[in-house]
Amino acid sequence: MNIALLGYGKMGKTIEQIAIKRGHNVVLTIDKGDNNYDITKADVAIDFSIPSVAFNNISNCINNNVPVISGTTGWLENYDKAVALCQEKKGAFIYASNYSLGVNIFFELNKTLAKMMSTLKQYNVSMEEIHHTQKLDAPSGTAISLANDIISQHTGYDNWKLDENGETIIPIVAKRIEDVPGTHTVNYESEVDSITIEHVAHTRQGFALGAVIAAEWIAGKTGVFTMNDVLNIG
Ligand SMILES: NC(=O)C1=CN([C@@H]2O[C@H](COP(=O)(O)OP(=O)(O)OC[C@H]3O[C@@H](n4cnc5c(N)ncnc54)[C@H](OP(=O)(O)O)[C@@H]3O)[C@@H](O)[C@H]2O)C=CC1
Ligand SMILES: O=C(O)C1=N[C@H](C(=O)O)C[C@H](O)C1
Repeated sequence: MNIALLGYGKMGKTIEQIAIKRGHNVVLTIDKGDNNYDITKADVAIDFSIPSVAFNNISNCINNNVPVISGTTGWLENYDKAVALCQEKKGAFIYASNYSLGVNIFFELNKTLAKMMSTLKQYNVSMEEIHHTQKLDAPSGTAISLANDIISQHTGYDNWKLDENGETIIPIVAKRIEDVPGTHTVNYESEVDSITIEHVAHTRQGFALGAVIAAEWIAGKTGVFTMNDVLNIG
């Protein structure tokens, strides 16, 4: 496949290595200031850019009939608009806050645990995410997905907040430590014990491999999909 990389930073470069190893060609690499490019050279585009440009990148692909995979976080206020555009143009689009297989299994574990904990009101949930110091958004997209999944399964919570507690609020702490690829922890605390589940990414390879697998999967399809469709889980 001919792949366009929209965002050629830490993730773009890791994806390039994996895509080439899997036999694909990287025909475009786009960064800040690269405005006049022909996206139709690509069979599929993979967007790992920055929050303020992700929606434009995605729209440009959909408007030009190029399937697009986005992993950029922090732009979700425009997600519904991207879905509507994709449906109108009969395009193909996947957004995932986290493309790694491990995190997608962790998402399922988190939902199952939240459902079980819903009847045990003596436990209070809290979350922590740790990322490298260059990260632009907080909390992470993955932390937001985990919190929304808890809310969907647990009757005791209806909102999440960064650094804020409250009866029905899931508090999220975001830490920034040099070189950490991504750690997510969900903790249930009672007076007598704690239950903690955690995913630790050791490198960016897992995110990148998942994004390339999603790009391979979407070829020839039409619609708005999630990683659950790609991995056939959930
Ligand atoms: N879903 C997932 O599995 C994962 C998601 N992410 C997310 O992916 C995104 C990128 O992460 P990462 O690679 O670490 O970040 P980087 O900052 O390393 O890379 C972002 C790149 O986007 C470039 N960029 C800036 N403006 C544009 C533009 N208009 N069009 C295209 N590219 C542009 C930047 O260029 P310049 O430096 O010149 O400004 C930079 O090279 C983040 O939102 C992060 O949260 C990260 C890992 C996994
Ligand atoms: O910015 C990152 O690095 C990461 N961002 C994603 C997020 O916000 O959840 C995924 C991963 O944790 C790495």
